[in-house]
Amino acid sequence: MHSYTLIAPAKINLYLEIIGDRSDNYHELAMILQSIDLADEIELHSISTDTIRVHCNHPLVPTDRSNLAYRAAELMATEFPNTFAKYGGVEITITKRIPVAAGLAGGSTNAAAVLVGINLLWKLGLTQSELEELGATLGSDVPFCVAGGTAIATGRGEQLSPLPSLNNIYIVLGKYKSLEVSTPWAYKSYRQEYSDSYIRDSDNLAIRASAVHSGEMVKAILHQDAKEIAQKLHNDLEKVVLPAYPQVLQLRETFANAGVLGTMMSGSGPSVFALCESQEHAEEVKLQVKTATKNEDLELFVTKAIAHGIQIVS
Ligand SMILES: C[C@@](CO)(OP(=O)(O)O)[C@H](O)COP(=O)(O)OP(=O)(O)OC[C@H]1O[C@@H](n2ccc(N)nc2=O)[C@H](O)[C@@H]1O
Ligand SMILES: Nc1ncnc2c1ncn2[C@@H]1O[C@H](COP(=O)(O)OP(=O)(O)O)[C@@H](O)[C@H]1O
Repeated sequence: MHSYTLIAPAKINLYLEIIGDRSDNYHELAMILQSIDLADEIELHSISTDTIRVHCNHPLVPTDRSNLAYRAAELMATEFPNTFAKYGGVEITITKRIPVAAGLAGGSTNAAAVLVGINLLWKLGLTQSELEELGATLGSDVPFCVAGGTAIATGRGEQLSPLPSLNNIYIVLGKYKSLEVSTPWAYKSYRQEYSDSYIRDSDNLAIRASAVHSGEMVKAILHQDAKEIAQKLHNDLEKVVLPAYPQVLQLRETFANAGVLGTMMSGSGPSVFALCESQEHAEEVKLQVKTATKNEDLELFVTKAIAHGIQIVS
């Protein structure tokens, strides 16, 4: 095959706890990540010139080297130079459906799809864990995007322990189109304000400390209980993003007033998600929030938890 089409799902953070800072300028985390069925489509084509080309239908997504999908292809070309020379270049076409700079790992999941797709295109035969390892060099969330489903993520987010898949968890997601939050800014602000509470001992100590809190969410996931999961949602980055972006706080309150099971900002924001009792309930909440906000800038999606990461369509 000289071309592949892949589906690259977004993620939400059901749990995000910042445990401490690290010598590499990242933060030690305890997260629980969940893939959702809101997804981009990635097409990969072998081309005869030894170049990497990116096309995207979204005006805010770069198509040069700063695109994470481009960097994923470049990484594969550098790691496997002989194969790159044999197969020639690659053309990547991204159909964006995941809101950009939203805390939904849009760039990371595109990069993950390119790793999975090039592995097939160039017949490299890399395992999922080898692809995850390569992904970690591109960004902390890329390994999870390769694996997908439901997982505990520790370290800087790249160390994964899978959890049982969540079924029938319906979600409404809201994002102001014109609002973007920078991930480095969010972590830096948190560090400036909250580093007094950091654990600075060994990683082991840090992970043990975090388990005290994230364990409750793990239990809720094992029970497959949407209400219990909704009560245990947690995101430390809300502490810095909500005060700086009152629109995000307001959206969270609008969801809460619409009678959802629970609501939380995803990752570094600014998207906010809400857990609902059923698909019908999620549709009702979407309508209610749309009517209450009357804001054309607000994009709303009904989505659900899924059990997989990157999928190969053809
Ligand atoms: C906040 C989260 C939560 O899932 O997601 P998003 O909101 O970006 O989707 C992630 O931690 C983001 O992951 P990702 O976007 O892959 O981060 P990276 O590219 O590795 O890092 C971007 C920047 O975020 C900060 N960073 C990231 C991860 C981490 N554990 N500690 C950090 O301090 C660093 O400043 C880093 O330079
Ligand atoms: N393939 C990509 N898709 C989306 N954004 C990308 C991509 N490559 C690079 N970017 C840049 O990465 C930044 C973060 O976008 P994104 O990955 O969607 O958000 P987040 O890290 O919050 O999940 C954006 O400012 C965007 O310009």
